[in-house]
Amino acid sequence: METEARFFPGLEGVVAAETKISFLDTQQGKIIIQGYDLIELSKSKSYLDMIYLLLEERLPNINEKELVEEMLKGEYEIPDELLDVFCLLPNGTHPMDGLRTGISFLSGFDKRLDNRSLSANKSRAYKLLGKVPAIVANSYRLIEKKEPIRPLKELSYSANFFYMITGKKPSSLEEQIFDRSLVLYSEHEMPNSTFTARVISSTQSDLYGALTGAVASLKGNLHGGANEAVMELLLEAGTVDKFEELLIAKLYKKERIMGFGHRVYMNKIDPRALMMKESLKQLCDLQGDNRLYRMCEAGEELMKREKGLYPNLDYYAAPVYWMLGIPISLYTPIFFSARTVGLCAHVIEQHEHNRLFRPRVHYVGERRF
Ligand SMILES: CC(=O)SCCNC(=O)CCNC(=O)[C@H](O)C(C)(C)COP(=O)(O)OP(=O)(O)OC[C@H]1O[C@@H](n2cnc3c(N)ncnc32)[C@H](O)[C@@H]1OP(=O)(O)O
Ligand SMILES: O=C([O-])CC(=O)C(=O)O
Repeated sequence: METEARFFPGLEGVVAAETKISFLDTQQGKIIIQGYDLIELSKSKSYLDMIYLLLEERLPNINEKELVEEMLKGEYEIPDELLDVFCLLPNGTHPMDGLRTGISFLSGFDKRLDNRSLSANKSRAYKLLGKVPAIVANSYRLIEKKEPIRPLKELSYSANFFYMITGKKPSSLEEQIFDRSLVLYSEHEMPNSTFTARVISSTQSDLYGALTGAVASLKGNLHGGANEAVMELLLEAGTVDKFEELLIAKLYKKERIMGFGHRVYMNKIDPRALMMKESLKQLCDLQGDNRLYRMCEAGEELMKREKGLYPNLDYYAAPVYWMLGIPISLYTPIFFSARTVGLCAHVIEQHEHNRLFRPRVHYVGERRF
């Protein structure tokens, strides 16, 4: 009889790829991106720097950064046919499904789809990064039967993204905080969505297909969908006391609390969450209303005390997006948009050093022979 390899449920602890892109160094408490500490990057670099770093494998100088921004601006518009498709989506379609449809639809406009060379893949990554804000904003708007919105090229990449999803130009603090959230979400080693994208690209399938699969993965509330669920929970409670009551009741019923826990840093705080917590404090202080901050802190304390669980990035990104006036159903699409660059980097790396993913199973069925 064939001997079976060991089975690790959920592939916990299994190393699935060799990569130069990123690594969660849990011993040092660092998220390493292309050799840099993500938290340090988020203090001094912008999302445009992250795009360059993840696609070109080094930080840009000022000229290179300007060139990339110009290139992205040249790709801001999406085809009219795609706007027509968004109009056909039934009312109530989740914007993540609109985004999934949008990315999938773009493949038909790529005349070099079979070309998986490094330069062809990089060029489609930049194109996609240029278009993602318009796909997110306009799929949302057209599903809601609102008029489409056009990009404002005089704004920075992040400010334009913010403008397209809120209809308002951000203040410089709002732009800085939104941009920081994109930096923090940009790349995170091998989460389910990245694994999905790499598995799909390992069949030599294309970037659009890999990212379409990744959107579906990220939508689930054990992954990116958690940020929307966190905000619903905070709103349902409304006060510190009710939030604590709600969390206790859910724990009693053995329900999972969204925004807490993480496969890799289960017993420690996600360092990215601390950065967003700081941004939440800034926004609350500015608006003279600390209710959300106090609720989040109380929830954090309660979960540490009751379950030994700590917040992940989604827990603090959600109230930050709320304070920035962003519609809740766009929180996960924003996470995906920020992650687009990390995903593209992984698809490129997979295509450059490919071996088909094809694991085995631990068979627990019968043998009827
Ligand atoms: C940016 C991101 O995408 S981060 C992830 C966002 N997702 C969430 O916030 C959803 C809530 N969190 C969770 O469901 C989990 O912590 C996950 C899915 C992120 C990681 O889960 P896993 O690594 O598979 O751990 P697993 O599900 O085995 O949990 C281990 C134990 O901790 C408990 N646990 C883990 N997270 C939570 C939580 N958020 N609330 C309550 N209990 C939890 C589980 O119930 C389980 O308890 P048990 O051993 O008594 O059954
Ligand atoms: O790493 C994970 O499993 C999930 C996560 O935090 C992310 O994708 O940012």
